[in-house]
Amino acid sequence: MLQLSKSPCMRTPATRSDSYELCRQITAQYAKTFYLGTQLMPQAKRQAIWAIYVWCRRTDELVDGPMASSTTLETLDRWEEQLELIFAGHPIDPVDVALVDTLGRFSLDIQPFRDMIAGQRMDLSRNRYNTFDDLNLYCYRVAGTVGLMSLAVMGTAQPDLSVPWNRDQSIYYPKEEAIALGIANQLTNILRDVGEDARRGRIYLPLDDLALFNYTEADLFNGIVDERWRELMRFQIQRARKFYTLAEEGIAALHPDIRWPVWTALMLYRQILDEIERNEYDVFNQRAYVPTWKKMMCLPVAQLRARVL
Ligand SMILES: CC(C)=CCC/C(C)=C/CC/C(C)=C/CC/C(C)=C/[C@@H]1[C@@H](COP(=O)(O)OP(=O)(O)O)[C@]1(C)CC/C=C(\C)CC/C=C(\C)CCC=C(C)C
Ligand SMILES: Nc1ncnc2c1ncn2[C@@H]1O[C@H](COP(=O)(O)OP(=O)(O)OP(=O)(O)O)[C@@H](O)[C@H]1O
Ligand SMILES: [Mn+2]
Repeated sequence: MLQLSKSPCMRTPATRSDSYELCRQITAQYAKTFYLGTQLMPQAKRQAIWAIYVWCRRTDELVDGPMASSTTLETLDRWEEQLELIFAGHPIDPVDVALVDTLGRFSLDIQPFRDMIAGQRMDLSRNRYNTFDDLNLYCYRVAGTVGLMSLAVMGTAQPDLSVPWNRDQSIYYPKEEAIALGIANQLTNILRDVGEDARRGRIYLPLDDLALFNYTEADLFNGIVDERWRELMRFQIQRARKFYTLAEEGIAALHPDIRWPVWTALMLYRQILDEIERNEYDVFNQRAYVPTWKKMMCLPVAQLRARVL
């Protein structure tokens, strides 16, 4: 269902509502955390996020999914051409119909979509990052971009124009904070999946950081969990939390009807870091996940934060 169509001319007869339904089902199946967040959104925004989710997921699957071994830079060029067609109003695959509709309803810029494809090109051509700057660029491309796309759909708060001193105030657009949440999520994802990525020969943790804690690539491939590793992980977790804190500061600038879902998504994803700590940083033999009862406990807390913060 998530694969590319064979021919770029294969126009599709899917209706808008069928296409959105397909996007809803795919989101529900692939991303429990984000799907829960979207269920708290008003209908139009929720549907748009599903359409965007599916495009992002398909982009990611090109280099991360079951067909990844046949993906080349040329595949990504074709994917970018399909993206240009979508932005020109020409859907190719059934799920593109919903995205074309979404582009008509919200003012989305094509650049973050292109940037995400550039992130997948990085994934194809390298499996190490020397510095945090290198990794940060990768994280912006594959996840900060999701923040920008989501922000365009979610919208910002409107100043109360009945109050005279608000009249010439411009609306704050929390772009940096939206990118920060994407990066925080991606860093979390990287920490959770260290073992899985190592089995594919990939190390996302900056090599500079490994050296700082005297931990070698060989240690990582052997899944060594000792004090050097725990110190390294504490350092990485602290860095990810700083991005969550920056993101939190942007939520009050968002449209009120979207603050609860964003708080929820932020809290649920950040809790994966707490679970890694509970597992004493063993990300090699255990997958850190947030149990459903803890996810549910977040809902009222997130709602309260959305109201008062
Ligand atoms: C509730 C809500 C608004 C959700 C956004 C949903 C959305 C459009 C998600 C797209 C995710 C996606 C498939 C991205 C492709 C690249 C990728 C895989 C990135 C990683 C996601 C993790 O997904 P998962 O846990 O399923 O990973 P596995 O594949 O299973 O390993 C990422 C970690 C990136 C996720 C980034 C975001 C959801 C951005 C969040 C930012 C905002 C919603 C902006 C909020 C605004 C302010 C001001 C704070
Ligand atoms: N609670 C769990 N218990 C056991 N395995 C799990 C659990 N949660 C996830 N997994 C395994 O990990 C895979 C992907 O997990 P992941 O946490 O990314 O879930 P997800 O559905 O993508 O939701 P999320 O949006 O939280 O990432 C699942 O398909 C499943 O095989
Ligand atoms: Mn997942």
